Amino acid sequence: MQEWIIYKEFRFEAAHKLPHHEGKCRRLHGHSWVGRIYVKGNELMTEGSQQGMIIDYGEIKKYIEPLLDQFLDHYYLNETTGLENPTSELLAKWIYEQLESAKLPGLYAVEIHETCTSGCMYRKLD
Ligand SMILES: Nc1nc2c(c(=O)[nH]1)N=C([C@H](O)[C@H](O)COP(=O)(O)OP(=O)(O)OP(=O)(O)O)CN2
Ligand SMILES: [Zn+2]
Repeated sequence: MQEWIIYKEFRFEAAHKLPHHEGKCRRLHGHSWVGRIYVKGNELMTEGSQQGMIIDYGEIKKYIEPLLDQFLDHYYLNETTGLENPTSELLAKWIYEQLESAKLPGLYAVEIHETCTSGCMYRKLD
């Protein structure tokens, strides 16, 4: 057996607050978020424009762009995602489920970095 795991990175600016947090994060604040979509595959394409690939990075980008445009980039995440408490954990799960609903082939995990030093990865176990 063999497998490849590839990723496509995305970035967005957004505001949020964590209303249950005891510290500064309960206040409205913003981050330059960095995320990664991980896609897994056991075989590479053998013909066509994606020969030698799991999936073209550009194809993965097509799945995240509508989410960036409609919910993530320059938005207030508590409002646009419907998450009352948009922690990194819940936001990573929210993005994963959106990509899953859009049927991104081979979706493996979503990673979100809230700051340079903090982030999380979400994936579903088999
Ligand atoms: N498990 C989680 N913990 C925290 C989350 C979260 O989503 N999941 N979020 C926050 C805050 O939103 C905060 O913006 C980020 O926290 P933190 O990394 O503590 O930010 P700092 O700028 O203080 O980072 P330092 O590198 O320590 O200066 C809090 N916790
Ligand atoms: Zn924050």
